[in-house]
Amino acid sequence: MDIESLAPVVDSILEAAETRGGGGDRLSVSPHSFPDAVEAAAADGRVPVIAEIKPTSPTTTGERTEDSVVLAEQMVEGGATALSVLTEPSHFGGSPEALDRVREAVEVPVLRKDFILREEQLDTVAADMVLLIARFLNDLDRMVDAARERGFQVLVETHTATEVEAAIEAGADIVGVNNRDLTKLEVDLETFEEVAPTVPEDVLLVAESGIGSQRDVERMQAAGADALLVGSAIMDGDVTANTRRLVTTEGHDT
Ligand SMILES: O=P(O)(O)OC[C@@H](O)[C@@H](O)c1c[nH]c2ccccc12
Repeated sequence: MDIESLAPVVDSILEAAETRGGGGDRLSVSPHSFPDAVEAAAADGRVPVIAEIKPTSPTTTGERTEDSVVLAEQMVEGGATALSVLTEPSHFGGSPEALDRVREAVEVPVLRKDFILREEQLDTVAADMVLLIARFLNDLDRMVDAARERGFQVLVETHTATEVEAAIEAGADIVGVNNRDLTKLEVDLETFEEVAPTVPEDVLLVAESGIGSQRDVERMQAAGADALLVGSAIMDGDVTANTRRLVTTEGHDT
């Protein structure tokens, strides 16, 4: 992997990720279907939003200290289609235990958000879906297979057309385009607009990062997003109200 040009904090995240071990036994999960949840949301007029529990991050100040289960329930109340739970402990305040408890508490699919680099790290905690970041995985094909063998649905995160190609070659059917550039940590919604057209129609396409307003939501949907992954704009303030605002775009229908 090319880590030469990454922002220093991303180097540090990867170093920490390299030293983390895996779980014990190989997991076998029976996931709640993410594609079905997206379809159900769209059918009842909700924008399909994956709301992210991210207690802190290198690009935000402050930390949410409420229990993750409380936050999760507020997100579901606000209409979230799925949840994303950070399990990265050293830079995002996440924990595998938080994910475990959230998954017990809600019916919606739960994504494990982490920097997974090796197969054994898939066994740390069960989830309905795992994130695999194309940029960090030379053996993306094998990791996608390894995740599926355990029953996980896989969201492959990309940032460029080349990474989308690698994701499709690896058999990905759920692809995220991250608007955040990991070399500068800057967010630009144009990234999604540029990369989305390279994603085949039959792939479930998720716009990630930097989405804060209903206008951003509409912009991502106009560019082809089937679902949106939102962290900071939901975590910052009233979680239920923030989720509801993004899930209910005005002016779309009638
Ligand atoms: O807080 P934002 O800008 O709404 O972004 C959410 C999510 O996309 C972001 O947290 C993220 C995208 N890819 C990641 C990989 C690891 C950790 C975090 C992320």
